[in-house]
Amino acid sequence: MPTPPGESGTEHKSDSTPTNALPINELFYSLQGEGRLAGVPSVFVRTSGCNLRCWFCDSYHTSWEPTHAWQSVDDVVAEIAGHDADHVVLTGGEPLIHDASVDLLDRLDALDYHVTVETNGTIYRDAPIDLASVSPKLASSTPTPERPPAGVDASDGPDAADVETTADTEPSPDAVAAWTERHEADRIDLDALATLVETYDTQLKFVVTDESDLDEITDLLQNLRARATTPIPNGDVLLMPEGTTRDALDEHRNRVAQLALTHGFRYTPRLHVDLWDDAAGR
Ligand SMILES: C[S@@+](CC[C@H](N)C(=O)[O-])C[C@H]1O[C@@H](n2cnc3c(N)ncnc32)[C@H](O)[C@@H]1O
Ligand SMILES: Nc1nc2[nH]cc(C(=O)O)c2c(=O)[nH]1
Ligand code: SF4
Ligand SMILES: [Mg+2]
Repeated sequence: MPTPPGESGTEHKSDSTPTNALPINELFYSLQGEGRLAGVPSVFVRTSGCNLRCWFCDSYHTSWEPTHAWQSVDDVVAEIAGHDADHVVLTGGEPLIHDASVDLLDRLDALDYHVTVETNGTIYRDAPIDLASVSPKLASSTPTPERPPAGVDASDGPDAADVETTADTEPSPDAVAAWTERHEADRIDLDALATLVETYDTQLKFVVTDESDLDEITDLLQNLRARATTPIPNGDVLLMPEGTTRDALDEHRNRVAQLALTHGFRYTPRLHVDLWDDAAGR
């Protein structure tokens, strides 16, 4: 069943769950596909559970239908060390909803890993983060009955033919409607964004669905620049095409690249999708 509003989906630990543990959806070795470190071999740690519900979420099984096994931080560190890599990417779901993410980050810092945290920018935590890869969520990410999660068979939706069924269950219309409100209320927290930008080396990575997203990006940057005490150069602003398949990116990437050129922002590919399409664990 989908996680109701107010829950991240990972609250229920069993008695045997280690106290210092994370709900791990997957851990894999791949090339960083997004952002300024695209192409760098990295170990990815994907925690489960999210405080938002983007309709397009490419990690449906960490948000709409969270699945995971609880693993101690010790075990996660040991599994990372089993790969020959000096870069780690902590992602999710939303990794910063979990207290134990800070323990993991402390451990990786002591071992001298370069760690990128992929976050939606609604939560600030004080932790050793080498690159905060912040992806604030625009209005076009909000799920609605007409724009239900992309992991679900949207046979009633306008783009039904384009939506793949990847889940064996789907959120009810009521659950989607409840998340419309909660997602819209929570998706932007200017204080959290400003503190992240001030504290960490940060890239702002916006998922672009169409041209109308650019007005919101420009407004948000103006507000954030007014609030933050450190500068936010356009070079730290990256536009990323929405799409979980090579075919979807083929349709969108040139338009998004052109928008980056027009506005003086950077463009980031989704290298893993270009290389491996929608394969799991890449
Ligand atoms: C699954 S999220 C996990 C981290 C965090 N919750 C966040 O949203 O930044 C990882 C990255 O994938 C991006 N993403 C998710 N679904 C996408 C899609 N359909 N197309 C393009 N980017 C997507 C997010 O914006 C984020 O940059
Ligand atoms: N190769 C690869 N690069 C990525 N960069 C960010 C990812 C994410 O899901 O957060 C991701 C991912 O899932 N795979
Ligand atoms: S914030 Fe990230 S993990 Fe959460 S639903 Fe959106 S893309 Fe998925
Ligand atoms: Mg991904």
